[in-house]
Order: sequence, then structure tokens, then C-alpha cells
Amino acid sequence: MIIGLTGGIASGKSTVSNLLKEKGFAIIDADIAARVVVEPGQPVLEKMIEVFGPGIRAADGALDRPALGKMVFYDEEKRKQLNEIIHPAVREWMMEQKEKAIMAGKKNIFLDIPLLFESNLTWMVEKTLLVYVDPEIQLKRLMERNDYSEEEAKARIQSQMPIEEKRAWADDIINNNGTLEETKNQVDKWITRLRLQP
Ligand SMILES: CC(C)(COP(=O)(O)OP(=O)(O)OC[C@H]1O[C@@H](n2cnc3c(N)ncnc32)[C@H](O)[C@@H]1O)[C@@H](O)C(=O)NCCC(=O)NCCS
Ligand SMILES: Nc1ncnc2c1ncn2[C@@H]1O[C@H](COP(=O)(O)OP(=O)(O)OP(=O)(O)O)[C@@H](O)[C@H]1O
Repeated sequence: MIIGLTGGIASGKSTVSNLLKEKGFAIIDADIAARVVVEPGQPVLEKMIEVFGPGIRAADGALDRPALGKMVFYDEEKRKQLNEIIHPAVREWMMEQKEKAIMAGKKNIFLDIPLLFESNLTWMVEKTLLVYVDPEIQLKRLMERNDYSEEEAKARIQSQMPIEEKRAWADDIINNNGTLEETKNQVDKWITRLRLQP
């Protein structure tokens, strides 16, 4: 089965995907894909510089991620432009990795896609698992993890579908409000209930 793992920014997707990885499940991460396809020399990076200007190229030639973030998380039009440039390559990379995981004999494969619902990508998966946190906890964890001001964190959260709305779309939900131990227990129970094997 192909399972879509999703959630809001800083809701705990990586935390849950690490638990799944420890159990041997294959995880294909859209955030990693979005880094691979913009490595220096990649056509996606050149297209981004054409559209957003040379200011988004760092001194070492790599993408200046904070500079691009400052543009796209405060401007919906620019964000749409970025998504149109980068998402096809992200999807292609993910599909290649999925094929590799199938060839390697993996039975259940997780696609970790933050924008699974926003980008209408549920057709790519057979089941969806949402990592949920209350919005106040999400804001607090994001500010702490990235050392963002409240304004910077809110700009990113508001670039996505409200996490409360995502609940209605998800098949299953892991509530990550509590301790890591509590989250781990929910993940274990969910795997047992679905009788999932890596
Ligand atoms: C703008 C960029 C350079 C900022 O990089 P930065 O290192 O600060 O953040 P990172 O890539 O680690 O993303 C962190 C989180 O931000 C959120 N996020 C990223 N891009 C977007 C977007 N276009 N719209 C809404 N939320 C987004 C996701 O929840 C993601 O997990 C980067 O996020 C990017 O290239 N985004 C476009 C690709 C994309 O849509 N990625 C999300 C999954 S496909
Ligand atoms: N149950 C928890 N208790 C306390 N802190 C947590 C818990 N789960 C996650 N965190 C912390 O919250 C932050 C966000 O978690 P994580 O990085 O897993 O989220 P994410 O959804 O993968 O984020 P992104 O969308 O940016 O990729 C991290 O600093 C993580 O250590």
C-alpha cells in the first residue's frame, strides 16, 4: 500500500516518519525531493533564478533558501509561481524513489508530503495519515525549532490549509500534542490495527 503522510508545518511529520523508518518502512520525503531538484546545475534552480532574480543564489552557487522563503511565504502569487516550477520535478523524483522501494521489496511505502491536500495529490496514495497538533502548539514548536519570530512562523502556517481543516480530509490521525512517548504509542497501535509490515 502507498500511504500519504501529511500534516502542517512543524506538526511532527519527521518525528513520525523517523519512528516508521526505525521499523523498516520506506519513507519518501517531499522536503528532501525539493532539495535534490534544486541542487546547483539543475534546470529547476536556473528557472527559479530567471523568475525570482539572482538574489536567491547564495555565494556558493546553491539556492539561498532563507532569501527565497522571505519572498514566497509573504506573497501568494510568488508562492504559486514557485510551486509551478518545482512541484513537477518533486513529483517525478518521488515516483522514481517509490519505484525503487517497490523493486527493493517494500510492501508499504509512505510518501511524506506536507502539501498533500493543498495540491490535490491524494490520487497518488491509497490512504492518508495526518499528524495533527493544536495550532497553538504548532506555532510554539515552529518558533522554537527554527528560531522564527511569531510573524515569520505565522506567515508559513498561513501558507497552508489550516490544520483543523486537514482533519476532515484524513483517513487516520496521529495526535502529536502530547509527549513523544504518547505519539510513539499511537503509531504502534495504528500499525498493529492495519497489520502493516515494511
Ligand atoms: C521556500 C523554500 C526554499 C524555503 O526553504 P526552508 O529550508 O526554509 O524550508 P523547508 O524546505 O525545509 O520547508 C519547511 C516546511 O515549509 C512548508 N513549505 C515549504 N514550501 C511550501 C509551499 N510552497 N507552500 C506551503 N508550505 C510550504 C512545508 O511544511 C515544509 O515542510 C522551500 O520550502 C521550497 O523550496 N519550497 C517549495 C517546495 C515545496 O513546496 N516544498 C514542500 C513540499 S513539496
Ligand atoms: N511530541 C512532541 N513533543 C515535543 N516536541 C515535539 C514533539 N513532536 C515534535 N516535536 C518538535 O517539534 C518540532 C517539529 O517537529 P517535526 O520537525 O517532526 O515536524 P515536521 O512536521 O516534520 O516539520 P516540517 O513541516 O517543517 O517538515 C521539532 O523541533 C520537534 O523536535
